[in-house]
Amino acid sequence: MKILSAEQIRAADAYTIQSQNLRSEELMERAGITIFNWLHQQLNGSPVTLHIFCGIGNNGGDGLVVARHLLEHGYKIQVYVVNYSDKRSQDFLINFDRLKEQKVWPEILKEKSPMPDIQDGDIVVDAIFGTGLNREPSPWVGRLMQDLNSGKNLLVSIDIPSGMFLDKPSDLGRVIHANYVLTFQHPKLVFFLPSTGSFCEQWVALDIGLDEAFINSLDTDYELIGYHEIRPLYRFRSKFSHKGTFGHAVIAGGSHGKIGAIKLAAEACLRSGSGLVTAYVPGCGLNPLQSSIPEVMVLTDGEEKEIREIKIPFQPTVVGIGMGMGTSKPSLAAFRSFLEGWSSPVVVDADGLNMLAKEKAMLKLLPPLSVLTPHPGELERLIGSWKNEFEKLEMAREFVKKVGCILVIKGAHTIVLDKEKGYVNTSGNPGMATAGSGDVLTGVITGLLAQGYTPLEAALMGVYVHGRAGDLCLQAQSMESLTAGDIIIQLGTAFREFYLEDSTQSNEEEGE
Ligand SMILES: NC(=O)C1=CN([C@@H]2O[C@H](COP(=O)(O)OP(=O)(O)OC[C@H]3O[C@@H](n4cnc5c(N)ncnc54)[C@H](O)[C@@H]3O)[C@@H](O)[C@H]2O)[C@@H](O)CC1
Ligand SMILES: Nc1ncnc2c1ncn2[C@@H]1O[C@H](COP(=O)(O)OP(=O)(O)O)[C@@H](O)[C@H]1O
Ligand SMILES: [K+]
Repeated sequence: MKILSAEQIRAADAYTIQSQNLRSEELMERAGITIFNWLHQQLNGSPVTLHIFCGIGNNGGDGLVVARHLLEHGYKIQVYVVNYSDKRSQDFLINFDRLKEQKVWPEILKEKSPMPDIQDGDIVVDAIFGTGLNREPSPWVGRLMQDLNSGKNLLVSIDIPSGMFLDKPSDLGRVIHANYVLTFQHPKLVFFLPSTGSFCEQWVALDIGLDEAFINSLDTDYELIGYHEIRPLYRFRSKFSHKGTFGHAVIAGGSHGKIGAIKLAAEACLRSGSGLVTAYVPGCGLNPLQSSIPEVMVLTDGEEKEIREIKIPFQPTVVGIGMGMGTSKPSLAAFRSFLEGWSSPVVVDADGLNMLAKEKAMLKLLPPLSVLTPHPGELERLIGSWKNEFEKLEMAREFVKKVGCILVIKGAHTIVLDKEKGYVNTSGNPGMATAGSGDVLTGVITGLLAQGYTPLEAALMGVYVHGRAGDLCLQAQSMESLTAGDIIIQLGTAFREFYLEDSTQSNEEEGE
């Protein structure tokens, strides 16, 4: 699903108004009714009081439409106009009048107005600012937002939490902390970034009939990735395939005390369908690996405790490298000379990334479209520190263009970047914040590359399947107990969902 910028949202609104021959207030009516219907479905006529805080623009206009429909359906409402400017929008005014016709006179809130009386358990609907926010809210509006945030009330934001910019950092002291964001048709990037995402606990994208053909024609910087985007990439196996059809992956790394990283990655690689898997480890890895995963072949470099040479006596399809490898000088030299002699894409993780960060000149040795899988700490070592999430993404995009790689920025919503765009993953859960889960991801991506998926496909499918397997773990256990090994076990079901026609999988229109 496409993630639109503020400008693209405005263009989609304008195009829809023109192509469907609507007045803009008709689109606002449709938007407001859609929000009302969602609320009505959840509340089912409950006698709870809803406090609707409206700004003076079109987001406020949406709030007024919602208020009118709530009233008509017998809900108890209190409506406020947060009067931060005199420039009320045309459609706001139309709906203000319509509400007054229903004998509702909203309370006008100004700088010195006292905070309205809201009882614990009442619901607050936030329609103060939408996508039209173009400067920080005034301090008094910020204080109002803080008061609303500190109440014991369910907070529902229309379109976006008020005070949040779509494409630049916001002053988070002046942003509504929404329990639900009811957004129009397509989610916004800020829902998925760590700093702003925590202000959007759950989001729902409601279809208001914006022109999808137009939206599909837009070239967006980001897309949201879930089951429906990944399934078409899945390749069914032909009846006459054999293990040679699915490639031979090498998983290289490990050091004394960190052979487990290779065990996890090699097993995940095998369980993701690589025909053959060889682990390349220092001597201390031989016995544990051979006894714990007999399907995996093991090569050692003669050194006992760390890798000092990488000589692979056959031509593997793909190499996943770096997990638990350490960053000592001899290991770094071995990594460098391996890259000098290697030309097909590699997957680089963990200490592989740390070595690239230590000696940035090695980045030039990376074969084109290699997949790099940093967590935020590794990313910072690679690209330098950033002031905010937007700068981070810009710097990461520059890096991708310069190095010619695919970058998998791991996190709650992992973002895969190639030179064209960013893909935001929707699967996964905080139970996956556990030792070794990244090693499993590297194994999965390497396994997919071994079978002939392109590097971008392997990164996208790998990230999705890894998160989905993590979600499946929760059907039988808890976030606390989830381990990286459990994710590997659930890979089977995660892949199997690709050939079930009627999967109940991942509804991208809702997220948490
Ligand atoms: N354009 C359309 O056809 C539709 C718009 N919709 C709603 O319209 C919203 C966007 O509406 P608007 O563009 O009117 O903008 P907002 O309602 O987000 O903001 C109100 C106005 O206040 C001004 N403003 C911005 N930041 C300010 C600040 N810090 N202090 C004081 N004034 C400030 C701006 O000039 C802006 O126009 C969307 O989020 C959505 O809720 C929906 O009704 C769907 C259809
Ligand atoms: N809160 C979360 N929600 C979803 N996925 C998460 C969350 N925290 C971590 N993950 C996933 O778990 C993995 C952690 O990787 P990493 O930090 O490299 O762990 P390790 O180094 O222990 O292997 C990543 O794929 C990341 O996206
Ligand atoms: K809002």
